[in-house]
Amino acid sequence: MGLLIGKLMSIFGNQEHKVIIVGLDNAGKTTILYQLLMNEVVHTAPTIGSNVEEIVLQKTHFLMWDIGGQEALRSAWNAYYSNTEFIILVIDSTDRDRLLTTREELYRMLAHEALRDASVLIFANKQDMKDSMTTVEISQFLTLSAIKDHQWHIQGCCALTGEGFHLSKWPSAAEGTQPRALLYLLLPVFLFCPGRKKNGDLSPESVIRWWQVR
Ligand SMILES: Nc1nc2c(ncn2[C@@H]2O[C@H](COP(=O)(O)OP(=O)(O)OP(=O)(O)O)[C@@H](O)[C@H]2O)c(=O)[nH]1
Ligand SMILES: [Mg+2]
Repeated sequence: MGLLIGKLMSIFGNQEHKVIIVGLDNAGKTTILYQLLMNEVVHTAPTIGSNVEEIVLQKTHFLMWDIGGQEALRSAWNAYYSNTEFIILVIDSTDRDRLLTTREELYRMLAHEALRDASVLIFANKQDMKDSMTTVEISQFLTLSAIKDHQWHIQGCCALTGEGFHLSKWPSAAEGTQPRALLYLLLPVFLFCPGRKKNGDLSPESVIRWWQVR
């Protein structure tokens, strides 16, 4: 029965896409998770362990794991890696002192076998703060252009306002897309991509490729 349901789900594109949200403590991961899900700013406390939420949209399921980023918790991140399609790395763009630590964590993750096929979306969060680093600065510090074995993209954002998550600013993104994909455009950027595999499933590569050309 379970197999049959699984088969039917795959036929109708009803597969679950696993997303992990990682980054140092205080980066804004939990704030982002609930901003994405509810379009609201929630009061957060440091995450011990993880939060998990599911979004179901037009038969497409996204399981999003927000993982605590405190130093003592980082060694446990790898327990969440299996079957991950997207890594969302959240950076506090004002946290210059710990960007080196973020870089170390990023490259440690990318070297992990279980994340070999995962794509990386980097949210340079807290862009509302005056002293925030730009995406260009962060990109250079993290030497993102040297990453050849994973699809990646960096996006500035503000989790308090939702700026950087939504596609309303990119109306042209809707042009030439299929009706179902058009619906994706109403949701956070990484969830909504016109490119889909023939089986109706979202392809991480196509999401990133599409995102990169915007
Ligand atoms: N100014 C500003 N503050 C933000 C933004 N995003 C999150 N914050 C604040 O940053 C603090 C930490 O946010 P969290 O979402 O709890 O951080 P976290 O990454 O989940 O932290 P851990 O759970 O400890 O790993 C909170 O006070 C948030 O309100 C933002 O875009 N701008
Ligand atoms: Mg948290």
